[in-house]
Amino acid sequence: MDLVNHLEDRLLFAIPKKGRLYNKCVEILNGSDIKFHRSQRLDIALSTSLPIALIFLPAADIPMFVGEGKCDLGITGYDQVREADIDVELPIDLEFGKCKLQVQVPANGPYKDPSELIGKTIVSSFTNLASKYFADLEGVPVDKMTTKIKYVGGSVEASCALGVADAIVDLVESGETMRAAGLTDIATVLDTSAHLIQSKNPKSDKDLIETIKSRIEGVMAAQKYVYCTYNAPKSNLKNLLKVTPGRKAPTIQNIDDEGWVAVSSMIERKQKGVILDELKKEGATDILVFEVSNCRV
Ligand SMILES: Nc1ncnc2c1ncn2[C@@H]1O[C@H](COP(=O)(O)OP(=O)(O)OP(=O)(O)O)[C@@H](O)[C@H]1O
Ligand SMILES: O=P(O)(O)OC[C@H]1O[C@H](OP(=O)(O)OP(=O)(O)O)[C@H](O)[C@@H]1O
Repeated sequence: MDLVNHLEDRLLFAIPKKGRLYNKCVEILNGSDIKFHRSQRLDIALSTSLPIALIFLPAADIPMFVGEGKCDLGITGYDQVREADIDVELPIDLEFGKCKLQVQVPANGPYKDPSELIGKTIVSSFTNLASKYFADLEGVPVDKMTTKIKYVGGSVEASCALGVADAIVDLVESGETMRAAGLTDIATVLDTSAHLIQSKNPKSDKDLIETIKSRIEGVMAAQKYVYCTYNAPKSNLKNLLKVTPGRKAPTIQNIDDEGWVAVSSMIERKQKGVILDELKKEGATDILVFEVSNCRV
């Protein structure tokens, strides 16, 4: 099928074609019931469940496609949006792809503070952000700065050992890559995570855009919360409800036992252990926790 001729009347949604963000993006699309089949080597996939075409692009190019209104929605790193310096809406922080863009120097070298790198050579894949950072440090516009910023497309961490850089500006998550390369951070330029980005002038139906956003928010909530139910003695209900106040309010139901009620409430997944300990301590019984496979919030 000639996919390119089937894009009319579809919302174009840009997704990273590979790399660190790809798998999580596919999880979000699946969770949002945006069904698609991506043929091998093809960078366009038509959704079979909604009038959407997924366009698989390099993460770095997505801000441009969305910023120029070629795609109405996209997913990419906040770092890529800032590097591209393009004006887009950032409606949802997707809270994955979390890392920091940092100034890294040889751990056994002379530099302890970024100001000591003024006039030196910095290598980065993020030359715009690095230039702005060092121009600010020098207190001059980018075209007047003395620090030299050189571009490399990957394996930035090798630049110092190879003698092409005094320092680098690169992404750090666990810090393992930099430690292995004998580097250490001396400053953070930017904190980043993946975001849903939206064109300032979307061409598609507003309702469809809102549907997609609400589904993605539902996926995020389903990942963030689990559903907890328990039996509570009426005598200590007040204290138990303090432990599980719910997103809006907990649901309380009568059960066939005078002194007890059943309580259900969404609780944060990462608080689950502490909350269950507390419920038990406060006299709750039959405490059950369920996964939320999907929701609308
Ligand atoms: N170590 C990391 N941990 C978490 N998120 C990261 C990490 N590295 C990159 N990212 C995020 O993923 C985005 C894409 O990075 P990635 O390295 O996957 O790029 P890519 O487009 O696949 O390029 P390439 O694979 O050619 O280097 C980055 O802009 C950043 O937002
Ligand atoms: O702090 P860490 O958890 O070790 O992650 C940081 C590394 O991840 C990214 O590179 P990636 O592996 O995506 O490959 P690249 O060097 O080709 O960009 C980044 O550029 C670092 O090299």
